[in-house]
Order: sequence, then C-alpha cells, then structure tokens
Amino acid sequence: MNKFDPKGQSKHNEKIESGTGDMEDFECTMKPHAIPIVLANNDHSFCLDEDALSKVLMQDNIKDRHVVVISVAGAFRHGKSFLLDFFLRYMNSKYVHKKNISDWIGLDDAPLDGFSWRGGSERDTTGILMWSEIFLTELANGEKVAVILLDTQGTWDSKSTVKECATIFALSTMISSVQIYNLSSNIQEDDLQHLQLFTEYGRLALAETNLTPFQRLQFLVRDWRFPYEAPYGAVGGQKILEKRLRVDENQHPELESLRRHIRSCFSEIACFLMPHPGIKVSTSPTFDGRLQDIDSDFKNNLKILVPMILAPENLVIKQINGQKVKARDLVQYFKSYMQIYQGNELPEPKSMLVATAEANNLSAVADAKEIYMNAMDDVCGGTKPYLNTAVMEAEHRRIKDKAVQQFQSKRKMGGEEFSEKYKEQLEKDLEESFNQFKAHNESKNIFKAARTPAVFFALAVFCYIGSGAFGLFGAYTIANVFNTGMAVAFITLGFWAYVRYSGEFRDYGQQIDETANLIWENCLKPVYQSLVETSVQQMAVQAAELAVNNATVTVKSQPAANGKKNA
Ligand SMILES: Nc1nc2c(ncn2[C@@H]2O[C@H](COP(=O)(O)OP(=O)(O)OP(=O)(O)O)[C@@H](O)[C@H]2O)c(=O)[nH]1
Repeated sequence: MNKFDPKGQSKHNEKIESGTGDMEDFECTMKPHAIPIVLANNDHSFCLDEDALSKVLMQDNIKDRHVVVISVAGAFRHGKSFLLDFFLRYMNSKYVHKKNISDWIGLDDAPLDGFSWRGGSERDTTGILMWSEIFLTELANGEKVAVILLDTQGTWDSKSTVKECATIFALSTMISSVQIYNLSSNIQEDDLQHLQLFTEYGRLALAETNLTPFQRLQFLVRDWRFPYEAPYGAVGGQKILEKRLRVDENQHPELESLRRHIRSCFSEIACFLMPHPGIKVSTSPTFDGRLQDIDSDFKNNLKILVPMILAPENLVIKQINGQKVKARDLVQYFKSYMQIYQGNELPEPKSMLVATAEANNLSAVADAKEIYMNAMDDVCGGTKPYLNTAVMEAEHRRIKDKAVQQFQSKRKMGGEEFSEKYKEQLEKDLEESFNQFKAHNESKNIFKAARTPAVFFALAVFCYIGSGAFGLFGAYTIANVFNTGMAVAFITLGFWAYVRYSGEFRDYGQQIDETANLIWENCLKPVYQSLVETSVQQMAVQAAELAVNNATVTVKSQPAANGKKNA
C-alpha cells in the first residue's frame, strides 16, 4: 500500500515545493501532492476551491503557457489513481530529474506513490484532484506547454447520486484535452450508455457551437482477457473500438444514435487494452505498488501506454471553441463551468429506472389527456352550440373519470406511489382544460355576448328619457348632463363595435366589457329583477282575483240554475 497520503496535505494555503524549480512562487515546505480542486460537499453537491486552483495555475511561469490537461475518469476502484502514479513517474523522470527516458518506470522495489491509491472495496478519491506540480514540456516547435494531471471521483459508488457521477465526468471531460475513460474487462453497452449520458450533460452546459465539444477520448480497458481475439495495446484496442462503435444498416436506431452521439462529441477516439497486472496487485492487502509484484505483461504495456499519452509528440493542447487555452484561462473556465453545475439551469440526470418510469408516466398522462380533449371537443368543442353549464359540468366529470381510469389502467414502471404525483398533475391539467372549455362555451352564449351593447344602449335610452323629462321642466343643465351621458354611451358603443370588428385595442375592449358587467350587476340587474318580481306579483294577484271572481260567479249562478231545473 502506498505510504504517501496526499489527502492529509491538502490544506490549500500550504506552500508547495517543486523539484524542477518551476514553482518558485511557493515556499519550499512540501513535496508535490494532489490538491482537491473540486470538493465534494455532504449535501451531494460540489464546490470549487478557487484559491487552490489559482495558486497552481497562476504561477508566473505557468499562467501564460498553453495547457495539456490529462484526466482519468470511470468507475470507482478500477485503478485510476494507480495508473496516474505511473504518469507521474514518467513526467518526473523525464522533466524533473532529466533521466534517461527508458528508465522512467522506476526501480523494482520502490513503492508507488503520488495520487492516493489503495486496495479494498470502498471508494478512495472524491471530487477532482489536480497534481500540484505542473510539468513544463517542450514541444518539437520549441514551445513549452504546461502538462496538468487530474484524478477524478470514481463513478457508481454507493454514496454518489447519478447527478454527482455525471457532474464529475462531464466537468473533467470539459476541462481536459485527453479524457481517459477507465473501464474494466471490456467496452460494454452500459459503458457507452453512461458515456452518452455524461457527455450529453457536459454538452448541455457548453454554449451552442458547431465545433466538436470535446477533444481526445482514450478508452482504457483494464484486465483485458481475450488477447487471442484482439492483442493488448493500441492496435487491439482500435479493433475492439471499431467493433463497439460500428454503425450498421440493420442496427436498432437507439444503438445507432448512441454511437453517432459519442463520435460527434470527441474529435479523436482511441482505445488501449491493458493486461491484468497480476494477482498481488488486485488482491494482496500488503501490495504497495512495487514493480517486482506486477506482471511483466502489464509493465511492458505501461511502457507503451504512458509515452503514447505523455511524450511531447503526443501531447494534445487544450482547445475550447477552437482556441488554445492558457493556464490563466483554465481558471476562468473552471469557475464558469462550476457555476453552471451549481445552478438550477441544467436538468437533473436520473437513474435509468427513474428516467424510464417518468417517460412511462408522462406518456400515460398524454394519452389520458388526449381522451379527455377529444371527448370534450365532441361535447362542447369549437363548432358545437352553447351548452348549459350544469350539463357541461356533468359531462366534464364523466369524461374526466374516464381519462383518469385510462391513466391508471395503463402499465407503467415505478409503481403506484411514483404514479400518484402524475395522476394529481393529470387531474390538475384536466381541470385547467375544463376551465378553458367553459370560458369558450360562455362566449357562445349570445345573451352574454350581447350584454355590453345592451347595457350601453339601455344607458343611452335612459339618458335620452332623462334629458327629455328635465328639458320639459326647464332644467336644462341637468338635461345637458343626460345628453352628454347619452353621447358617451353611444361613443363607447361605437368604439366597442370597432374593437370587436378590427381586433385592435383589445385591452380597452376588455375594460368596456368589464364596465358593462359592473353596470349590469350593480344597476340594471337589480332593477330588472325587482321589475320582474313586481310584475310576477301583479300577475299572481290578478290571477288570484280572476279565480275568486270566477268562483263567485259560479256560486251565484248555481242556485238559479237549480231553481230552473226544479221548476
Ligand atoms: N484488477 C486490477 N486491479 C488494479 C489495476 N490497477 C490497479 N489495481 C488495483 O485496484 C485497486 C484500486 O486502485 P485505485 O487506483 O485506488 O483505484 P481508483 O479507481 O482510483 O479508485 P477510487 O479512487 O475509489 O475511484 C488497488 O488495489 C490497485 O492495486 C488493474 O489494472 N487491474
């Protein structure tokens, strides 16, 4: 097990030491170590340690250099940090100690240190860690670039949500120029599906652009067990990759679109097959990374893989929107990407079951709504005449029950409890639709539609009579007020008719309708109702009198008739 635990050294105001002298800004008190840049919070969110990031990237001799960012991501407990420590050995031996490059892999009995790694089944790395030492590497054209190494929190451990996994993977893919996708045994369909989910989550956070969003994707298959099918290394990897990402004519559209998506996200995709490192590496609790305990096949392939990624001729400079990125820019990008993931703009990535159950329920809701809308359309749709409100409400209840029944009877994933909130939403939506149908139905009631002109016409007539009556008694001032009222009523009526005809000034039209309603409810309706009541009363009185008179006449005429009969 490695003795070097950088997690105990990650206080961000600590000064760090560089073996190269490249980090003279820092006081030389510590060995280079892993610095947590993105920290995992207890509430399943992440935050950026800006100070720590700036301290590393804003050093005088680093900040204006183009960067090469190499990140390793993938499922937890699959040897990501272990691999990165060999990257460190390569960089240290070449650029720090200026040693012969063939010796970079180290001594047989030297424990492996650097990024924290360990055996066991529990996760080790959380958030995103950056190696404190930035390696300045000279390219063939003489430019010195800054090589940055990132270790990431493994995906699919029992403590992380899908959102956390997606955030770390997406963020590290967005920031890196080479993303190493570390897999175990094979490239499986679920690995591709997860990659699709994570890259889509990353692409969502980026501004719309026609350029390929990410740079190099390096599949790294650990413990490859079928060298007789495809040999270890890059050639075998390419063979497997071609097979897995092949798009066939007869392929299911879902599989095809997944493959197209992955290809469209990266400007370059490669694969490397690594052999198993030996039983001691994977099972011994006392293994501390010594080369003597690692199988030679693994070591030989490491000697090919590591330079394939880190040798100057293979370095990929980080580009965003086609522009090469400098270390100082990377600080800004980190900040703005983190802000996006901390905000509420992005949809929440879900587990496959939750996403499928949601889709099932939403489709059942859509079907039920369609049933309701079609049936209500038949009852009171656009071309149907006005329907009595009570009948309409009864029809609404009947059709709504039918729609909800349809929703409940449809087979859905996620269970009863999960469906409940969709059922509630459906009922709410149906009530809203009913209100719209109701409003539409009301507008078909010609008496209600004629209310505004009727009210203003009645006002005009009232003012006309008023003006005539007061004029008759010589009260000309009051008569003039009534005349003005009549003119206002007619002008309003004319304007209202214009609004209805032209469709312009609709707000004013609405205000006139509301005023008419107000006048109707508060003045005309009470008068109208009392008139109706009075006339009904009078009719009742008259009917009663008529009945009494008739009865009296009958009683009086009856004895006379009887007398005639007797005579
Ligand atoms: N089978 C196998 N085990 C490996 C390989 N490389 C490293 N290991 C072992 O895997 C275990 C985990 O190594 P780490 O480097 O800590 O794994 P990790 O992916 O960084 O783990 P997390 O930080 O928890 O995500 C250690 O016991 C290593 O010895 C490999 O290629 N194959």
